[in-house]
Amino acid sequence: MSAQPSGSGPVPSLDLDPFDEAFLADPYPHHHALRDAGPLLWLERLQCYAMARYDDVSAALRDHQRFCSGRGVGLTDFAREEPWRPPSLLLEADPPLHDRTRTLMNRIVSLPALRALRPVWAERAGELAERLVAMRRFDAVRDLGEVYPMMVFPDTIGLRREGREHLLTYAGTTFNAFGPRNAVLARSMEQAADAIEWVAASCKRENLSPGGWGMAVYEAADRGECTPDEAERLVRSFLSAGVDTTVNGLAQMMLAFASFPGEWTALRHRPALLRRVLDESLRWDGTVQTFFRTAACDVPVGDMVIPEGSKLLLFLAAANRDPRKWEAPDRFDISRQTSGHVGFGFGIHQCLGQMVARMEADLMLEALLPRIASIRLAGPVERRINNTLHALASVPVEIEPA
Ligand SMILES: O=C(O)c1ccc(-n2ccnc2)cc1
Repeated sequence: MSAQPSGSGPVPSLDLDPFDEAFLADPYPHHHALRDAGPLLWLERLQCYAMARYDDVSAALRDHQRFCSGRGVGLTDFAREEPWRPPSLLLEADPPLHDRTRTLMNRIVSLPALRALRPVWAERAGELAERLVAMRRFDAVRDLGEVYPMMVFPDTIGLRREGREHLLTYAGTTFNAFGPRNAVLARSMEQAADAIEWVAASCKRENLSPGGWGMAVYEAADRGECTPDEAERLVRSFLSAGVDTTVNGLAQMMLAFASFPGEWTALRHRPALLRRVLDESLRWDGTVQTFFRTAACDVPVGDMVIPEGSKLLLFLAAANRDPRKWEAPDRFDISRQTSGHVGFGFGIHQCLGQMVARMEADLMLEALLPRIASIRLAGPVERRINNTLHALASVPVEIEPA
């Protein structure tokens, strides 16, 4: 466990538990105390360090050598405890291994690959938009967030058809596992046992269709760019990373518009702003709220020192609302300059799937915008508690057709 090192100036210690279910349900009021306590904090309950200000969080994300990922990006230090699953060769890897696997995956999740998918993804978005507008009232989670990604992503990976519903159950477990071994994690693991099994089997070569991104990883293995075992784990990364993020990212984006109806009107007047909407939505309320790093050496922060082996919790969502960086940070404003936000991370681990997420959001917005004059909340928002994600269970909305 990390302890206050000798030779370090005093580190402000806070008693709050950021994985407490009330905190997870509504983290933003707590972020003020985290940011105002200073550039570096000690969380007594978790026995780890923390950063919540934009400048410190973005600098730590960029500093992959001193703040490494290979010892896990959750509370568990892989140098001290067994991971719950073989570590990710992307998210939980450092250079040089990470360079090889990230290069391999970048070649698959490439702009030309996305351009080739756009017409089919656009057609699906149009079909769904027609249905949603005809409904007048729908749930941005159950009828949109949990539907559109499932219309396009499993086919893109080349997954077998039967059992795909397991992807939604499995999705949250990876993100819960980054937190402490609390009740949230225990519940999630219990509910996901079958889904974990289905996902593991689905990553095997014999269960992947030719032409999909999953098979493309095995073809990279055939070319010697990775081993077959690494290929299986890299395919698992697609399934761990590519579902709950977009499910909640799309639903959160609709919640943002329902919470700030004037922004939908603004978008209808200036459709060119469409390509920034997802980024502003993720800045305003990040799907991924936090990540850990591990100090690979003693790291000075001002007159304080983070001792080697310490876990550091980075509050991405707090950084994205830091008034030291953002004007009126609590406002969802689609005309805002969002560049630099850390909703997709920063540095070498910046989100591999960000163009996938942006394309899903852009295509849904392009399909909905001409058909909908206004959106408003039509009932209470229900959250789905997760150790890492600010996830949603229900966002009832009512639309006025254009
Ligand atoms: O390789 C994996 O298992 C994995 C990789 C990335 C994510 N991720 C985190 C935030 N957006 C995506 C989750 C899991």
